[in-house]
Amino acid sequence: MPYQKELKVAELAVQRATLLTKQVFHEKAKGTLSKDDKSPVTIGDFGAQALIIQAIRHNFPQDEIVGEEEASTLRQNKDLTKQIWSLVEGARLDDAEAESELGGPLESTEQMLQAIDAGNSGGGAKGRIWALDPIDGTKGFLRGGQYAVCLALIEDGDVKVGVLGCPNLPVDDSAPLAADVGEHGTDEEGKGVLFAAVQGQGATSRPLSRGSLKPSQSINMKPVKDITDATFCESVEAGHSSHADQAAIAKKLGITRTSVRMDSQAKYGSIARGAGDLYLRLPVSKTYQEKIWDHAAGDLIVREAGGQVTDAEGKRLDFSKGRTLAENKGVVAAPKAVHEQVLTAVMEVLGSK
Ligand SMILES: Nc1ncnc2c1ncn2[C@@H]1O[C@H](COP(=O)(O)O)[C@@H](OP(=O)(O)O)[C@H]1O
Ligand SMILES: [Mg+2]
Ligand SMILES: [Mg+2]
Ligand SMILES: [Mg+2]
Repeated sequence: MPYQKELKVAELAVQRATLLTKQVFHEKAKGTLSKDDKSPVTIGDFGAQALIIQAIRHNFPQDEIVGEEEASTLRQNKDLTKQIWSLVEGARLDDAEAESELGGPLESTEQMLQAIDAGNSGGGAKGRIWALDPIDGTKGFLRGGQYAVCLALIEDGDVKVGVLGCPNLPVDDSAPLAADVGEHGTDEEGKGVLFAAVQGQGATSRPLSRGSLKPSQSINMKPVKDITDATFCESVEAGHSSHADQAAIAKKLGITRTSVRMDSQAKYGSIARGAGDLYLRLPVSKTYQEKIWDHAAGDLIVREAGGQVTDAEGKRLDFSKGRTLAENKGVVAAPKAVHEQVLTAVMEVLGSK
């Protein structure tokens, strides 16, 4: 079967990075910086990006990487660099074979900074490009909510492999989505899930572990018999998607349940496993371009679990346009059988604005 090595490396690398992020999640001080666009980044984001890029470069040295973070501000901040280095040094899977598969450890802070900066590919329509979001939902991570470590392999513009590590989601795929799943995130023992998909091979989940990969099971979206019973997921942050438009769409569909708000691509994972049904992300800003690393893994996992993912105009998400989804506006993810019905409601609401 194709992409088995890519899948294994991606799952192990994401799992190892979650060991690092979990450690920071419990710290009061998360070494937060504010980026040029005013969004936050923490030592957890930087450390996870370094670890994952090291593993990709070791196994697939020819591939390009589009990573969210870059190290320029760190180079002037020796203190933070030291903190990240100690996290990176300490993040080891409890399994020698898995560690050796990921490849030799980073050997110096300079190597670590270079690894972070190796996520600088411009993306595009040709070749093998990894899209990496070392912590998606950084605001949720800081608030104590949901977050995800996200990695996808895009080949000639098409997502081939997608992996999401969600340390604060329940392991049980069949557990209904708790209304407060997006708040009070804990990663206590027994929590944490790793979602994965390969194009044409279906989607899986498995419990996160501290060592080798645990056994996986296949996941599927839940059939929606009656759309009025559907549970829809949306971002916590009102600045990232329009809560008002999403509420109007839900109303149009006759949905009565209140939305489940959570940060990160944990939303894609949650609907792919059938815990929720729909994910709506309607743009708030006319100029914002969604980033490929915020969607690539989730898009494939949902589609491989029986879903359809488009933007608000019904176009498939196009990962071939560079670092952003330049041609897409928003996200509408739903089981295949009801996607058109949901999209119709989306267009009616947006059209009447
Ligand atoms: N104006 C905006 N519209 C849509 N998404 C935005 C946005 N500003 C930031 N984002 C993205 O929203 C992501 C989080 O999504 P969500 O709200 O679903 O958790 C962020 O990822 P990071 O947390 O990795 O920076 C960031 O890339
Ligand atoms: Mg960010
Ligand atoms: Mg993100
Ligand atoms: Mg991020």
